[in-house]
Amino acid sequence: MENPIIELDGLTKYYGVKKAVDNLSLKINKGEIFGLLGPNGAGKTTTILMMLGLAEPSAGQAVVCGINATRNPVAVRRKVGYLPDSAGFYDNMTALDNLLYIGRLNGIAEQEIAGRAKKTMEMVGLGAEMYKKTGAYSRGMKQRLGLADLLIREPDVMILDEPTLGIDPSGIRDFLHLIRQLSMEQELTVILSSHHLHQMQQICDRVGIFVEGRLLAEGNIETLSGSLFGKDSYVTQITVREALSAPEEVERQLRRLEGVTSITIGADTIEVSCSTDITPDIVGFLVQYGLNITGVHKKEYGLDEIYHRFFENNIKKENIQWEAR
Ligand SMILES: Nc1ncnc2c1ncn2[C@@H]1O[C@H](COP(=O)(O)OP(=O)(O)OP(=O)(O)O)[C@@H](O)[C@H]1O
Repeated sequence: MENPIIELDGLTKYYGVKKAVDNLSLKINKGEIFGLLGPNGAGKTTTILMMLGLAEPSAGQAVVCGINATRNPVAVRRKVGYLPDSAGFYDNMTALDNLLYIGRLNGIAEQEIAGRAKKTMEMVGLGAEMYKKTGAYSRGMKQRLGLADLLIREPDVMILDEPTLGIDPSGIRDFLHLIRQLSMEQELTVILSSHHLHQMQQICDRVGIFVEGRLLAEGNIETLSGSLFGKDSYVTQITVREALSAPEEVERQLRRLEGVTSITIGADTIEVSCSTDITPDIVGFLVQYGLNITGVHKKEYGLDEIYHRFFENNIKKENIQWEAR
């Protein structure tokens, strides 16, 4: 259901003659986790800065929480928490003192502030480490403290620019899990920028793929793979117990099912590509045919494959089957 909290309309930004963002129109719904995905220099940070009213669009507009970000940047920043790729804290102060300081700067009432800061530290998993100096914090802990810094201000939207940069793999997993959990618990809208496909895939409801300032595509993984892989979007792999005695016959009959585009039969495997997901029909037919099925696997295209189609196989724009913006 559409319930946009962010509406970008024809957003464009030139730096001199360089077009950093090119006519970007995009809606992000309340409560969604949206990934801005693209290689270095694609225009992700510039887009974020325009959403925050920190960079002025050359054309178009960004409306965030119902506020025009360019005309009223102060009001937008009251609603939106921004975690830049490296958040700065006072190293010689404890994490809790850093957070108290931020809370005071943001006008949180003195009688409330200590309780709220401690609760926020617990929320981001730093409860046991809040009295440590931030100078002794790891990169992952600093990013958690960065989240606490946003959360204490009770934002409606969090924008995180490359938030997992420099965190080790298990730290990344925990951090992404935390973002997902916070988004659900607090009904927060989260925008993340990244060029790490795999990470985005784990957490985002939707992603937008940016290349050279343009949003080439947006959607969930299923929609994107459907658009990109077209008629072969769904691949069902089936393993059977005994080798097929009449593979040609099986193939001929499977071809009659609506949506089947190609079939590959091995000794004890059958792989069917289809334009829609007809796995139940395929399985139903094979069972009726008398085969003993030992495994059914639906292949899902990951962002990695989608990314490779875009950036490495050099797909020509005219071959892209969704509307290029
Ligand atoms: N202040 C600026 N002045 C001039 N050019 C800029 C400025 N900021 C960004 N650019 C250029 O605009 C383009 C988009 O940059 P942007 O930082 O938005 O990309 P990005 O997708 O965030 O990349 P990264 O992942 O490296 O942060 C790049 O070509 C960049 O060199």
